Parts: sequence; structure tokens; C-alpha cells
Amino acid sequence: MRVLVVGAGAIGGYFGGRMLQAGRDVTFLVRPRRASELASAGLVIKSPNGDVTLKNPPTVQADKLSEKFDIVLLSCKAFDLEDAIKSFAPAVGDKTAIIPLLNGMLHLDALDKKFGAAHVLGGLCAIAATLNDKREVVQLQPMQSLNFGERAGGTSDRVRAIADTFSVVNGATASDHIMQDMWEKWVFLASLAASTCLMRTSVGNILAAPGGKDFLLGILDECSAIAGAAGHMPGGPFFQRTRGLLTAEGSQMTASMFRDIKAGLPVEADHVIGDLIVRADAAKIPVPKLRTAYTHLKAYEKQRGA
Ligand SMILES: NC(=O)C1=CN([C@@H]2O[C@H](COP(=O)(O)OP(=O)(O)OC[C@H]3O[C@@H](n4cnc5c(N)ncnc54)[C@H](OP(=O)(O)O)[C@@H]3O)[C@@H](O)[C@H]2O)C=CC1
Ligand SMILES: CC(C)(CO)C(=O)C(=O)O
Repeated sequence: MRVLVVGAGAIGGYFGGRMLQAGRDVTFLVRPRRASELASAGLVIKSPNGDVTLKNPPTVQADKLSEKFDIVLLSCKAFDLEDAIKSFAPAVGDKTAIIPLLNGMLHLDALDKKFGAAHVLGGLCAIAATLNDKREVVQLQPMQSLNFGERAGGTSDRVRAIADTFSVVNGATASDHIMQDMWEKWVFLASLAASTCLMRTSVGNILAAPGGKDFLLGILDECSAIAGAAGHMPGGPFFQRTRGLLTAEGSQMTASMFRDIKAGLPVEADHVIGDLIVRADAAKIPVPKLRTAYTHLKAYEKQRGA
């Protein structure tokens, strides 16, 4: 299957790069700056799971994109979504499956509106990755997973075909309950991002502060209640695992959003946190901790001049 990876940043570069490394038919849709970086230095992945440099990875820019692809793996940030949709639209044919890996949920509405829900699968990834100052993809911890599936649940021929193409990536698995998975991931990510951005430090340091554990678990409860109101209450095993991660003393864990703040980069405040608050308000769920975290993110955006 022909795969178009939209964006060759941290997660697009990582997962697309791993597929390319394994000989899959992968092309990166990139903007001019990234195109010239990839042409001169290659796609460089530094990872506890193995370093690799992929020389001259296939790239295309929006003005030259005309062929249809079987899979579009969407890996831009939420604030670039509108522009990315315009850019990759020519690649979407009758049979194209779009798999978004963005955190949050709102992008599904935008993709459905433009392409029709039948083209849009559910998708998520769990990984800690970033681009360093040399614009290399750096995986910060060994953990990695990539899940995708039919949003109505169950499986399909196209999901089985995608699973075969993605099988070269460790941790890539089809899911027959991807919407539940996406909600659970959102609950975890939002709890982690809200806490580590607001406190400007890792889970371990928050836990070491007075009231830190109550804050972390309070945010987790708020996010879980919102998921529950949407019909996706996080399951017991997820809740136990997430509670464990958010109460692990000494944990260095932070969210990618916190790394972006430290680097002075834009953040997905509305997409990841603001949208949860909109849903909480609609369901009349009080979310004071999440609201404080959102105010902090919006103040950060103001400071950046956004
Ligand atoms: N990093 C992480 O550890 C994780 C991130 N996520 C989520 O994944 C998503 C992507 O994050 P991440 O990979 O970190 O982000 P990055 O900023 O590292 O990468 C995004 C890439 O998208 C590219 N892009 C944006 N618009 C376009 C466009 N129109 N055409 C081509 N390329 C485009 C950007 O290109 P350019 O270089 O030109 O700006 C950039 O390289 C986010 O929603 C994030 O929340 C999820 C799990 C973990
Ligand atoms: C929660 C985590 C680390 C899992 O991939 C993530 O999605 C992020 O930091 O953006």
C-alpha cells in the first residue's frame, strides 16, 4: 500500500521513518524547509530502539501532489490542521483511508467535513518523541505504540490491509475499539499535559510538592468524568495503569506539550484542553483544575503573541 505521511516532525518522522526503513512505500508530504533538511541530512532517527539515517527519503510538496495514496498518516499539530487538510486533499481518492495521529478528538470533525466520515479512521500513538536542534527525530523512551481502527468498532478488510503494511513497526496494532482507546489516551494525555505544563515540571517533582498527588489525581478524575459523559468512561485496567503512571515517585515523565512550552513553541491548548472544557460545560461537569491549566496555556499563548 502507498502511504503518504503528512509532516515529517517527531511522530510522522518516527513512524514513517520506521516504515521506510523496513522497505514500505512511504512518501512524506512536507513544507519547503523540511524538504531541504531531509534532502541534505536525510531523515535521522535517534532512538533507544535503534538509530537510523534514511538518506533522501521520498518527499513531495503540496504544489506537486497529484497522485492518490492508499493511506494518509496525518501527523501535524492541531493548529496546522486546516492548512494540512488543504495540502493533502489531492492525495485522497475513493479508497483512501486517513489515519490521524493527533492528540485530542476535534480533528475528526474537520476531517469528516472535508472528506466524509467513511474515509476517516480512528488513530493514536503513544510515544515520547521530539525534534532536536539538528532537526533529528529523537525518541526519548523505548515505549511506542500506534493504534488504528474503524470508528464504528470491529474490523474490516481495509484495517487488515493497513495492519499488514504497518506490521513492520513495533507496537503498531489494529484496534476494534479505537474510539474508546482514543478517549482513554486523551484522558491520560490531558491529565499529564495540564499538570506538567501548569506546574512546569515532571510528574515526580509535582508528586514531591505539597498537594501534588491530589492535583494530579484530581485532574485525572475531571478528565475521566468528561470521557464518561461522552459514553467512554475509561476502563479499570486503563485507570489503574494511568493512576500508576501519575503517582510514580521520581518519575521524569512530562507531556510533549510541556517540551513545546520549554522550547517556546506553539501548543495545542484549545484542541487538547479547551475542547475538554467545552464538553465538560455541556455536560455540567465541574472542572476547576482543568480550567486553571487552560487559563495558564492561553496566557502562555498570549505571551508568545499568538
Ligand atoms: N511528540 C510526541 O511525543 C507526541 C505527539 N503527539 C501528537 O502528535 C501530533 C504531532 O506532534 P509532533 O510530531 O510532536 O509535532 P511536530 O511539530 O514535531 O511535527 C509536526 C510536523 O507537521 C508538519 N506540518 C504541519 N503542517 C503541514 C503541512 N501543511 N504540510 C506538511 N507538513 C506539515 C510540520 O512541518 P514544518 O516543519 O514545516 O513546521 C512538522 O514537521 C500532535 O497532535 C501531538 O499532540 C502524540 C503522541 C506523542
Ligand atoms: C502522553 C504521551 C507522552 C503519550 O504518547 C503523549 O501523547 C504526549 O506527550 O503528547
